[in-house]
Formats: sequence, structure tokens, C-alpha cells
Amino acid sequence: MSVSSLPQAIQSLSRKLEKLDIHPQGEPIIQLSVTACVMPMIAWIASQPCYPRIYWHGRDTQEEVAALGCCKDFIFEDAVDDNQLSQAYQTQRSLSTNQEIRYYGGVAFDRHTECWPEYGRAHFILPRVELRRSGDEYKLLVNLNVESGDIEQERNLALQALAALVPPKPLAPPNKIQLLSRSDRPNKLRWHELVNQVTHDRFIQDTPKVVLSRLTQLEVNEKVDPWMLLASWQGRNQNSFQFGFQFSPESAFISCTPERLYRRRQREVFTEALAGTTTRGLNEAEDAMLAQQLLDDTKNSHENQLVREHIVDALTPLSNYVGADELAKVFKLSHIQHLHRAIRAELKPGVNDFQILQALHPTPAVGGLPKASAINFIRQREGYTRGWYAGACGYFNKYESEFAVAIRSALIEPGRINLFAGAGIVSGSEAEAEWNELENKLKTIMSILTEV
Ligand SMILES: C=C(O[C@@H]1C=C(C(=O)O)C=C[C@H]1O)C(=O)O
Ligand SMILES: [Mg+2]
Repeated sequence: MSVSSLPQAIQSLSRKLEKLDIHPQGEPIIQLSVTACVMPMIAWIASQPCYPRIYWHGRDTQEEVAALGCCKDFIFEDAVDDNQLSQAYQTQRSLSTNQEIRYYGGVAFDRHTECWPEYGRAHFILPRVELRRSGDEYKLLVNLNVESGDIEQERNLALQALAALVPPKPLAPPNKIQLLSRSDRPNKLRWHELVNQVTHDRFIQDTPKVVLSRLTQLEVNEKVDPWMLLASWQGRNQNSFQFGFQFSPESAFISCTPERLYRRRQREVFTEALAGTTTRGLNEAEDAMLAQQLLDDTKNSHENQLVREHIVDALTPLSNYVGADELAKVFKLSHIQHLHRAIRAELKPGVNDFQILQALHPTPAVGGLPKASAINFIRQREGYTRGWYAGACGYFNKYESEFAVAIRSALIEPGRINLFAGAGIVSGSEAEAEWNELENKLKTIMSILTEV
């Protein structure tokens, strides 16, 4: 098949759309696609005039998506009980048999507390237009939703969305920001109090792990382009997921996270325990020494083992088989390294994505153990709303799905950059060292923002 330029691809997709014979009794969700050409995806999405804008780059996959506009969405802004979410999910799944239809979105860290308004506690979108890359192949797609029966209106909306697409403008590297002020919530004093509360004998006996986190707000007096930032971040941590959600010009949530919640292909599930942290060395020998110390360290091993054990236990009732690495490996990022154990499961027939999400999220890598008691502590004491930070972001469709854990993330607002970092507090945690771990987790994004 010949590879056409983007304007040609848009034209041929529009022609397909005009000719499409839509049957009122047919499936309500329809997708059309054509091959397209090489495209810098983040620059492309940043140049488009419409919202939502969604970017997704999987980890260990040759896959990248830039998605635009909304063909259909479901958002839960207020309390969402697990049954509602499950029902909405099942309804979406039944609307099409097309393997390529995907809903992109996220679930907040804590879907039982107040969340960021536009993002909601759970929010999934079937985009109007998608540009997808798989290896060297690019495809332009358009989605239609004819549930209401107004086929011509839907066709027109899709044609208009394609006509509104513009060529990408190149992304300039981000300007180094002029930092007006920085504030941390909890601040250092409060952090010490919280870590001491969690590591207190009586508390930790019943609650062996709480992942405490901090919101760092940077006030700036210039406009920060979230997509430029994401593109730079991507360059520094290639072995991470990179994604962004922007529902309006005022706010964007971006992440460059190393952590997979799960990837499913048919009934096969890949997940992992990623927890336990140290810094990178200044040279190879020092780096190897730090990695070995991390592998040998009791506190860090305990942080990781609790996650591994919990994930195995949570997946066992849903699976025919669950296997997990006994020995941890080291996962290296540009400024830090983590302990990592791979976990694989084969689901029982009929188990759906929502059941996996419900069983896993939030894992003790970002919540704690036992889940309820750790989340309760976070809800009552942390002192800010996590929103989508440490939430589950990704996509699902019938045959495969992938969700990342939205850590190493930032919420970009006018005049303000909100950064998030957390650390697993277990027996043996020291407040000062854990505070430094938070600082280390912000190093990559801070270096992009402030170093010349
Ligand atoms: C919570 C975060 O990271 C988590 C905590 C880690 C730790 O304490 O060692 C390591 C990776 C993640 O499981 C974060 O980066 O915000
Ligand atoms: Mg840690």
C-alpha cells in the first residue's frame, strides 16, 4: 500500500466517509481508517485547534497515538460506585465488534474523594480522530457514533473534524522557566510528622506500608507548553510510558512514568512490582555499586516484596495462572533506579478489564497495605487532592488494553506547574531520606524546567 501525505490521507478518509453506507440496524460505533505518513506525533497534537487532545506512548511497545476530539465519552465527576463503572464499561464493549475501537482515559487515584473537575474520578473517551503509529506504519482513523440514529449529522461532524486538521508546527525546546516561588504540601516539617506516624510501632503493625506523597507547586509568570515539556521528558526516559491528557486550553496532565499497571492481550496479563529507589551513579562503577546496594537493602526489598505479594494475591481469584519473579532486577531511569519484579497472569475466561482495574488499582506501589487503611490515612492526612496523580491512565478495547500508573506526572495550569512525588513508607523508613527520595523523583522534570 502506498504511503500518502497527511493531506492526502485526510482527503481519502473523507471520501470513504462520504461513501460510507451506514445501516440503522448495524453496529452503532463505526471506525474508518487509511494509511498515513511519518508524523511527529506530539508536535502534531500540540498544533491542532480542538480538544480533548490525548497522547499515548506505551512502554516496550512500538506504539504511539495522538487522539483528538470526542466521538463519545463517559465521565464520572461525582461519586462513582464500582457497579456503575462496571456497567458503563460493559455497555461500551457491547457497541462494536471492531477490534481497533479504543477508549482512552483515566481513573483517579482515589475515586471515592473529590477530584480535579475536568478530569473526573473516571473519564474515558472514544476520540473523533486518531493518528496511530505501530512501528513504521502510520494510520489515520475516524470514529462515528450513530447510537442516536442521526447518521447524517454524525457523518458531518466527522467530516468537519477531518477538515479542521492542520499541519504540525515544530516544537521549540522549552524555555527555562523563571521560578517565582515554590511550595510543598505537605511541607518538610509536616512530612517528618507523617512519616513518624506511619513508622510508629503500633501503626505499622497493622499497616505495613503507606505511600505518602507531596504536591510541589511552582509559580511561573510565563506560559508553559505542556506538549513541549512532554516531548523533552520523553527524550530523557525512553523506557517509560509517556502520555498527556488535555481537555481544555487551561489545563493539561502529562506523565513520563516507568510503571505499568497492566497490559492485557486477550487473556494474558503482564504487570509488575516497581518499588524501591536509589539514585544513579556518576560513573559506571558507582552506578553498579548503587544498584547492588539497592538489591541488597532490606527496606527497599520490603517495599517491593509487599507490592509483589499483593498483586499476586489480587490476581489469583481472577486467574488460572499467576507467576512472579522471585528475584528483583534493577530498572534504570535517567536520575534514579528502582527494584522491579515482573508478574504474568492468565485470566479465567470472561474476566474483564474493569475487574482487573478494580483488583489492582491502586497497588501498594502508590497506595499501601492493607489498601483500605493506607488510603484512609492518605485521605485524612496528606493534605491535598491527588486527582489523577498515581491514578490509572491508558486505554482499553475488547482484545487488548494497557494502563500505566500516573506517577512522575505534572498538572500544567496557567502560571502554575503542579508536580507530584511519593515514596513508600515502611518499617525502617527515615523521614529525611524519604524526603530526599521525593526530590530525586523530581530531578528529571526539574532539570528540563530549570537547567540551562
Ligand atoms: C509514588 C511514586 O513512586 C512509587 C514509589 C517508589 C518508592 O518509594 O521507592 C518507587 C516507585 C513507585 O512505586 C512516585 O514516583 O510518585
Ligand atoms: Mg522508596
